[in-house]
Amino acid sequence: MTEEPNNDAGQGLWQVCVEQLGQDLPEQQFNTWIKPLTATVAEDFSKVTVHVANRFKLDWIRAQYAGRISAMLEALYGQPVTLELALAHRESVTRTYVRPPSADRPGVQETQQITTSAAPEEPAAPGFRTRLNAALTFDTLVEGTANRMARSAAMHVAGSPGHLYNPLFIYGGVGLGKTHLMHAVGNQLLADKPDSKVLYIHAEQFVSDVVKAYQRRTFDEFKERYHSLDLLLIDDVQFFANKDRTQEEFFNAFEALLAKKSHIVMTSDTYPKGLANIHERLVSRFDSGLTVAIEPPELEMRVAILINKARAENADMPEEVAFFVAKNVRSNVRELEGALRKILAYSRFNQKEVSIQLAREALRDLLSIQNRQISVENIQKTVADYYKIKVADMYSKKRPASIARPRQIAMYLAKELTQKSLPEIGELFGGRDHTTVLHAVRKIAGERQQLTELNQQLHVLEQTLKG
Ligand SMILES: Nc1ncnc2c1ncn2[C@@H]1O[C@H](COP(=O)(O)OP(=O)(O)OP(=O)(O)O)[C@@H](O)[C@H]1O
Repeated sequence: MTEEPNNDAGQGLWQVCVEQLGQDLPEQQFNTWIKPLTATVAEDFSKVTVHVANRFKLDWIRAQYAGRISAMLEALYGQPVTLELALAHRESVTRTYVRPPSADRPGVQETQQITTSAAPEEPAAPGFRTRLNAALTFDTLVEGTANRMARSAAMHVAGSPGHLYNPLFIYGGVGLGKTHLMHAVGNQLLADKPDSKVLYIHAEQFVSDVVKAYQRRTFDEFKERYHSLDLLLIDDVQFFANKDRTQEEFFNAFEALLAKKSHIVMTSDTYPKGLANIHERLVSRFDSGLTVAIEPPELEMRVAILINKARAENADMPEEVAFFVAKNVRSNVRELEGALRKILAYSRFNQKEVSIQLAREALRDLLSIQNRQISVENIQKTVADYYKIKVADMYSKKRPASIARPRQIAMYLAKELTQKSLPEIGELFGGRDHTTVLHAVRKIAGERQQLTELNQQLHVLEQTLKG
């Protein structure tokens, strides 16, 4: 297949696609994002490569418009068209995007392929170490409901630092991608503006730098180093607890950086007001920009992460196996990566293809622990205790909201935390139809995204059940 930049018919297809999008989208969005795009079209129209000016725009177009562009091309051409997004000047990042599945096209899966990935250039300032890990970029971070808001805010910061969301405070449990997101901001900024002074530092290292500056009386150098940054990325600020001198120095750095419109991104295991033993004036500074949570990844996101990570290792992970693993490893992405490593090592060692049976064998220790712990009965009892209703109400036909809602919550948790099918769950809830269970699962999953209180209750229940 060859691509012809001047292929007239191909350019015609692209032009019509752009015009149609111009009619569908608000004018400002169209002018900002779609109009400046150029494209090359394969001779047989099977692939359209859209050229985007920089990585920030590329990520944004992929997140916001790729599905729409792809669908439009397909509608115009009458057959699936592979859409590829590429950087206009540096041919370093290429992503392939196939239209996501929809009700009318259930067979088509979303695939995102990173064909090559760019290592951002080191900054121009000689001798300046960013401590960034070039592999942790927006491209390698799978997006899902759990991290959508944090990711979008982080992309915004990377695209125009020093403006909105300053400081950006990202919090969440272990292994959920906070550090990854932070590196992605730094890498993106350096890719766009290589002269920027960016520093990633773990809070413990910052403490150690303060101690050294104290011992060696080198506070001027310390200040020069930290106060001159364009972007400070500081990880796990809960480690500042009880470290008064560090907190004072951080406060000074914080004020200096904000005054010169440099950006600060922080992570922590809890939200600012939940931080213990940190001075109130610092806590209120932490909370003065945008505070955003990363939640544990939902099932589909866990599946996408597994498939992407397997692909990055040139391994094949069939979707059914990814679902099996994702259903069993739910807590965080680091554990998911651990499970994947075990499966791939097991597969290579035994020279067997990755299958559900192989995954079951590779993860047998992990699975036996989980299977012992979580059963539908266990979920029913835990939820009933939590909402102070009788366990028998889980099977009863009673409908008052005070009973029906906990029952729906228990059904949702049964679907999320066990391997049981919808009909099996229905059976265990007093012989209910599987459509009743499906309704409950969808309802609670949807409300969980909207209602903070419900989300917190579900977290508590999940933690209790996982022991
Ligand atoms: N959405 C995601 N897509 C792809 N990989 C992810 C995603 N989220 C996390 N990871 C990967 O999971 C691992 C753990 O993530 P990370 O270290 O960023 O977590 P964290 O929230 O900072 O955890 P901790 O609080 O323990 O430091 C990393 O290898 C990271 O690349």
